[in-house]
Amino acid sequence: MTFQFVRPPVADAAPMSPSELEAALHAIGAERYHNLHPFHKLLHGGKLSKPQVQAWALNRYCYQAAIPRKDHAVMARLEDRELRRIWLQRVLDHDGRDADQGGIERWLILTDHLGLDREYVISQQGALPATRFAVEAYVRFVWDNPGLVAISSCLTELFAPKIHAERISGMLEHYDFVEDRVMAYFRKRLDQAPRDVDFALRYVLDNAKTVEQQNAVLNALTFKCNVLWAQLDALYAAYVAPGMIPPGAFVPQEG
Ligand SMILES: O=C(O)c1cc(C(=O)O)c2c(n1)C(=O)C(=O)c1cc(C(=O)O)[nH]c1-2
Repeated sequence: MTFQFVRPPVADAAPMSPSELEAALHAIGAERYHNLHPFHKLLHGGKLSKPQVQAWALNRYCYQAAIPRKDHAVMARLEDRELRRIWLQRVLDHDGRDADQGGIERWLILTDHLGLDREYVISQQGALPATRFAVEAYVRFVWDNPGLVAISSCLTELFAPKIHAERISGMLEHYDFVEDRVMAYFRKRLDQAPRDVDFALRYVLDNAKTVEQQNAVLNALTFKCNVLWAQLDALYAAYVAPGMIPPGAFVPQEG
């Protein structure tokens, strides 16, 4: 049983062509991707205090930590050995291999620089409950769905490079407590995300043939937009307005 956000399949509807399906995916992003969330506008526009940026980075760590687990779950759904070999690169990008320490380490360089204690960040103890629920829902969604749908849920990355570029320039311009070196995570994603998403999009367009499959793909992307949106709603409510910090969550210290 998975969430349904898109209209249920209509029995006699004709399947979309690949270009129509691609346009429908882009339309979901244009309406629902988290670049539209007020919290991101504050973050990129230099309107947050350092403690609010700390809260964002600390919560976002939960997402970073879950991505390779999610990608292992995707691989567990894939029967095709060649597909698993390709997908494995995503896990290595985040967990690291050999000299490359990986994306999670690059994220921790950012949280270190923001003055957060590493053990505290990694423990996720200070993260908002809603962050952890949303992130875990993503891992579960992938686990509970067929490979095609699991793969589709990463398609929010179609829209990520733009937000990463905005974030690098916006945060460097507006915050004196952010420096170029600590934005390495996002610089690396500028190359990795387009490579990953080109592959995933091609796979989805080639394999989502029936109305039911296409609806499931659109549903997966909608679900994933909600995973991202819900995390920013929680950050906004706790650290912007009305400032309702749940018990046990990170409490900003000014100064
Ligand atoms: O900063 C962002 O807004 C953002 C968004 C997303 C996304 O759209 O899911 C990802 C990332 N960053 C990211 O850095 C990343 O590694 C990533 C992996 C995935 C995925 O679903 O597999 N999404 C994202």
